[in-house]
Amino acid sequence: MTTVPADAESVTGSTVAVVRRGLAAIPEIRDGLALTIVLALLGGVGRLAVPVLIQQLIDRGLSTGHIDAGQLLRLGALAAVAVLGTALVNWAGLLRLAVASERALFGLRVRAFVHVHRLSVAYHSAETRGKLVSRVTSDVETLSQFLQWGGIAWVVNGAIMLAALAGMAYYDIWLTLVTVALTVPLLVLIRVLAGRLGAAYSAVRGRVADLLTVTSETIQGAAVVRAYGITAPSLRRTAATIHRWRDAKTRAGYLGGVLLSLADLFAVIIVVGVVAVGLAIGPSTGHSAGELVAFILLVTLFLAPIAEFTQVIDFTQNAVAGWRRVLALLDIVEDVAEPVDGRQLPAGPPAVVVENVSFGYPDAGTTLTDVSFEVPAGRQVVLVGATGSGKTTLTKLIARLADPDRGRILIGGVDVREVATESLRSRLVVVPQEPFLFDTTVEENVRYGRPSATRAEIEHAFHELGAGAFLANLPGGLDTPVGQRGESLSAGERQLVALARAHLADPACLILDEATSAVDPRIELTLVEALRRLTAGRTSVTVAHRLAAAERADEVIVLDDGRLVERGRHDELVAAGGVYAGLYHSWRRATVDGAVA
Ligand SMILES: Nc1ncnc2c1ncn2[C@@H]1O[C@H](COP(=O)(O)OP(=O)(O)OP(=O)(O)O)[C@@H](O)[C@H]1O
Repeated sequence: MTTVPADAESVTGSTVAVVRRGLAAIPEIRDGLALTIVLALLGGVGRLAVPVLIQQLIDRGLSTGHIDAGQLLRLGALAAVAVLGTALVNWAGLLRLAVASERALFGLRVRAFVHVHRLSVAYHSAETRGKLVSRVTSDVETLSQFLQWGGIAWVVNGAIMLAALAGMAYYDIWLTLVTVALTVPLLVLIRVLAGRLGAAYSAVRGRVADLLTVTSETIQGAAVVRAYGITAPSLRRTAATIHRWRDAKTRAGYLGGVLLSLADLFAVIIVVGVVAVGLAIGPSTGHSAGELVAFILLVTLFLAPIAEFTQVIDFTQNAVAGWRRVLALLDIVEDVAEPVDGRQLPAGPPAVVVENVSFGYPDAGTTLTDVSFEVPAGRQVVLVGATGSGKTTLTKLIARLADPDRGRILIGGVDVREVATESLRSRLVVVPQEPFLFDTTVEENVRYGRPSATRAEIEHAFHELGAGAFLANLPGGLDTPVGQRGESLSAGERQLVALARAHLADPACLILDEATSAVDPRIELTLVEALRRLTAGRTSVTVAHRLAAAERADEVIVLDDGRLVERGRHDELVAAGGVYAGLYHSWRRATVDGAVA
């Protein structure tokens, strides 16, 4: 794999180089390609047969002074067979191409999707999400027309042009040279315009990605947009992105149109030129009427692929622009690589050791600096610190959603980089700050924790966490739909569903990022109890925003600006009067004391 910077949006290189790499990335397209090319070439040869048959028809059937009906019928029947056969062969070739290209696109989409999932969280910033979506969807779609016809058209049209040239040369070498001389300026123009069209399509792909990013962000943030009354600026931003996309598309459309019209115009000029030269040379050429008609038909056959090429260039440049972006995505080196012969985590709750860990997001400063601490097996440690101090980032490193730049993390005595992903994911579960719920029922959302779980086991998970009453109060119980991203539930209810999901997975080690959002007191009590039961007997690292969790923890780790500044039990840290004591007192004032006052 070529290493490119993580933010490179398109691979560079000539069109031919990109097409070659692109085709290598979709091996499915090669299945039966030889037969498809043979069928397409047969279709091309069929087209050549028609001018020759017409020449024979004129010279043998019509020009001999009397009409030879039998000859006419035989030649007519042959022409009909040639036309029908050509149509059938073309249909079979196109069908094979359509099936192969859909299979190839499916394969490419899946590979791109899997690759996106293997990239570390460092790459999954909100800004890149729309761009990643556009690569897996619309960028891949640009290949469709190229694969279904455009790619093979280069081979078939090239063959038709060569065959037509050979036929023309057979009838008259000088008129053939005239045709070629008149065609050269058109080919030069096409080459220049094709380069510009390529750049125009690359711009279109970039604007499509911007558009997807802005629209998905605006739709997801609709509530914020309305709440702050910023509909107009938000609309202006979306409209500006749409305008840029429209301008880029218009330019590509304009260039494509110029290319197509030029080919049509030149086709007329070339035919007129050939006829004019033919007339100027006069009857001295000694050609029969049929031969002259066949020659003109061959000239049009020679020119038709050029007109088609202009369209094929359109497909090709569009596909190359998409390919550049999809290949750039596949080129991003998986920084969280699956280890070769990955190790299994030992049985039972593991100890977690964070050893001299430093980390920074791409294009951002250092987020964590030389952090070290350990969580003994089966103990509960709480991470505390001001907002932006690096707590969530540290939990992502423990869960190996990204790897540290320096230092290492050991789980059960094994460096997480050496643990088989499947073992890590089955033994360690992360409950993020904003748990993600899918647009389905409570039951199905919890089942993500263990896909084989029965309905009774899912219900049991709620009861074991002390959330049976919560479940009973849901309008449809386990069948309650949660809405998109779980929006039909309150923040606290979403967290309870996420905790039940984690409990069902039955991990030995838990990483919990407490939600920052306030929840109503009844749910708060259920949540605190569920958390207590969930972490009991398991090794856990909890990011605590509400310091009640810190009061109960075996140890509190305090981060400040990415550094570990204090550690110890809650009482000791409060008594020490340092950073933690400051955080704790201000939390007390804002919550417990505030509520009492
Ligand atoms: N994907 C990202 N790309 C770049 N910088 C990031 C990314 N995620 C977090 N950061 C930055 O890293 C720093 C630490 O963020 P982190 O979310 O780990 O802090 P935190 O202590 O968990 O904050 P909070 O209490 O608000 O959740 C912040 O300055 C943040 O802006």
